[in-house]
Amino acid sequence: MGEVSVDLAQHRYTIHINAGGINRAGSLMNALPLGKKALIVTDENVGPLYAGTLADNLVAAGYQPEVLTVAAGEASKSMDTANIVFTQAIRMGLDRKSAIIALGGGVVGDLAGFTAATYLRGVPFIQVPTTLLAQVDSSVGGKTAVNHSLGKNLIGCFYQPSLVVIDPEVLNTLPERELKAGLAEVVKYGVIADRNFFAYLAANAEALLKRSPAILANVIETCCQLKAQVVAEDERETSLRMILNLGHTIGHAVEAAGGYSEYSHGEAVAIGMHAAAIVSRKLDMCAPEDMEGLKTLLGRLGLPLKAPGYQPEELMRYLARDKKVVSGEVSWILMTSIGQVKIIRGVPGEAVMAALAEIT
Ligand SMILES: NC(=O)c1ccc[n+]([C@@H]2O[C@H](COP(=O)([O-])OP(=O)(O)OC[C@H]3O[C@@H](n4cnc5c(N)ncnc54)[C@H](O)[C@@H]3O)[C@@H](O)[C@H]2O)c1
Ligand SMILES: O=C(O)C(=O)C[C@@H](O)[C@H](O)[C@H](O)COP(=O)(O)O
Ligand SMILES: [Zn+2]
Repeated sequence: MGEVSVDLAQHRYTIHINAGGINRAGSLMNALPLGKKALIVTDENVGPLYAGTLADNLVAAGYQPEVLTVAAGEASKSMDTANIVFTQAIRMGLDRKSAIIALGGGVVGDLAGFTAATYLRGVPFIQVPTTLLAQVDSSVGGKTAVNHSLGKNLIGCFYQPSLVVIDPEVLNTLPERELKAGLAEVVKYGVIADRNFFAYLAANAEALLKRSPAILANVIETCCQLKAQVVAEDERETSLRMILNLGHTIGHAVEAAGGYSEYSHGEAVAIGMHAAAIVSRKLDMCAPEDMEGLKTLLGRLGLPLKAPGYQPEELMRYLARDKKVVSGEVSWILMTSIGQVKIIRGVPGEAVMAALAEIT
């Protein structure tokens, strides 16, 4: 199947997309300058399904892996859980050539990436993403983080993986709600960068929900390519990379206000993209049919558009702590048409409040 290269100024790595790819992880790792010890970080849902297969494959390739299983869910993106990973790494005697491997969704990826970046000031990091969301987005680009009670992803660093191994077959066991959550980030790529891709998603919405292997593989590869291009141009999110945050300004506020349990990340991003489209309309930046097109596709994919019962004022308080705030001003990612967005500062508070009122 596919290979996507991520070419950064200081670092280059390959994303391998192959059905059954989990069984090739060891041989792919053998092409890297790694020590024999490796720590696989996974969660309590993914571990029983795939950790044994991955560990056996690594043993066959000459590695000595150990598996650490954390609780499933956003609560594991915490300093407490990071500390459990550090303790295991120290107990195992991982050195600067030993890999930390994330086997799981975005939660495990962000957590394991953060520990790989900071343990011994950085050890090799490998992503084996098992949710659609992680395969199309979080395993690529090197954003790692844990949450703080005052906001999402507030503690973290940029730390690129050395290798990404994507096996679309593992999506067969993914719960339907998680599949849909991943589709929210997929739609994001169409809106920010590729009108034709958006049209392809609309034409194949039912096939995606039915997990057509061919369509899913194509979607995963396209998203990885689009993300790799953006990250190669602006690894540290000084400008262009902010577009990957479409829907996240309000999405992260919704996630945090719901205690990271009511809406998953992908669902909150769908609500946030809808809100961003409303703001774009209020500023007359996009046509009504662009906003309607986005709403329709998100709806067809079974994603939420609103967070009823949430308080606009509370969401506003979370917005003030967004990472894109500079000198008290949020940078908004707003749609000018499907396939094109702009980074806008100084959006009037009334337009934001009006959008928040519409989605709550
Ligand atoms: N670093 C980035 O660039 C980036 C990008 C997007 C999202 N994120 C982060 O990713 C997180 C969300 O990731 P997610 O949506 O993957 O959630 P997740 O990691 O919580 O996984 C969702 C659920 O699916 C289960 N699961 C995973 N793979 C499975 C499989 N193959 N079969 C059965 N069950 C499986 C998990 O155990 C979990 O219960 C958020 O914390 C978000 O902030 C990071
Ligand atoms: O890779 C990026 O850049 C992104 O913004 C991808 C997002 O989908 C992802 O949710 C990311 O973790 C958000 O980052 P943050 O900087 O807003 O915390
Ligand atoms: Zn996201």
